[in-house]
Amino acid sequence: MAVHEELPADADAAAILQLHSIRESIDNIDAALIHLLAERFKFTQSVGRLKAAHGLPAADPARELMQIDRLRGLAGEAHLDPAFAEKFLNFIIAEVIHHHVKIAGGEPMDATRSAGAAGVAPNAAPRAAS
Ligand SMILES: O=C(O)C(=O)C[C@]1(C(=O)O)C=C[C@@H](O)C=C1
Repeated sequence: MAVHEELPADADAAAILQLHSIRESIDNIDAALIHLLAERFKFTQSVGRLKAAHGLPAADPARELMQIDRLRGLAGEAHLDPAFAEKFLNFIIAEVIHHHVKIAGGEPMDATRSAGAAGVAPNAAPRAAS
């Protein structure tokens, strides 16, 4: 799919060069995020198989609360909005729980549950922090 940039023809050449250079770093970071997520999902698939084999529940809300607390702290230190970090983690965990339930051969979870990741629809796009 060939998609072309939409930049004004009369844009400052130095600014465009700088934009391209910054975008290279953004692209590298996006690629790293995809690889990190792929690795995380490999591990959580193992957890899902382990849980299914031993009849353990797909979701562990206490573990989720600890992760949220930890990641909110890390986010604050890194000057990232802790609320966004929490939403992002909940979005990922909701997808993981969805996988766990599928591995265990169960029905999809009730996405209307309000607490933690179980209340996040796994296939909905996360909203950016405002
Ligand atoms: O640690 C677990 O028990 C997992 O299943 C992994 C994980 C996660 O993605 O971090 C997912 C679901 C649980 O509710 C808690 C954590």
